[in-house]
Amino acid sequence: MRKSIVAGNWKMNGSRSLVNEFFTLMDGVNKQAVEVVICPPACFISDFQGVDFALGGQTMSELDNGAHTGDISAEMLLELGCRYVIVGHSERREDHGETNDMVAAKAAKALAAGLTPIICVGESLQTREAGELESFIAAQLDALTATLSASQLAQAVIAYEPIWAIGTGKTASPEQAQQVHAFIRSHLAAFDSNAAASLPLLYGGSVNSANAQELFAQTDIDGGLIGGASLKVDEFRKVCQAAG
Ligand SMILES: O=C[C@H](O)COP(=O)(O)O
Repeated sequence: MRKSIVAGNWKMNGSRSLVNEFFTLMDGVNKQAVEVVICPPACFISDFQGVDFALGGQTMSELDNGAHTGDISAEMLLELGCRYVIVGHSERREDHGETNDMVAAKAAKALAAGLTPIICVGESLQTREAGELESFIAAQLDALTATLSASQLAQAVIAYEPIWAIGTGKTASPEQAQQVHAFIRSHLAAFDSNAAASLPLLYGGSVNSANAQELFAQTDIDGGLIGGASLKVDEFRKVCQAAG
């Protein structure tokens, strides 16, 4: 039985007063049934001390330390109380030129340090319309399997986020999302069938309280990576309840 996970990615949003609103997030959420994670901007992570959900970084360096202005290391995230870290979000790939190999290196570093990476993959509309969806995602996954061992992969989480559905209000239909999730699982099975069967696959892209239940009910969808809807505590609570 795979773990259900709902992770909220605040991106470059939020404030200390928003953090305070989230201390009631888990009221009415079944903690046994769903693992809830909040990934706020790094400067707010320590303000969440004492919450009853998990915390994650939005990115991290593949390096240990040194002269890398603005970067944050796995050890630093751990010291702030994080258990998760998002790596390879399409916004990081686009804004900061993160390549498939860099994303794989970050995932490997996170796992070695004891963080669970939520590794993002997903295609643009142009790639989908060109009929290259599967080869594009396969290349993203192949970089991971070239770097991670099967046992490392089994400890990771993968989030499928079609770029055209992020922040656009255009959600992939449950069938479209399920189809890609099944592809991801079968592609990874060629590398290691146990890891492929056990790792949680999250869907991200305009998930909200109205569409979460149907998406999360799909066979290969084990929860979500939520952007906009994770910024309102009542709305995000409903999304978490839909997974548990
Ligand atoms: O990390 C979260 C995703 O990019 C989804 O964002 P969204 O829910 O605002 O579409």
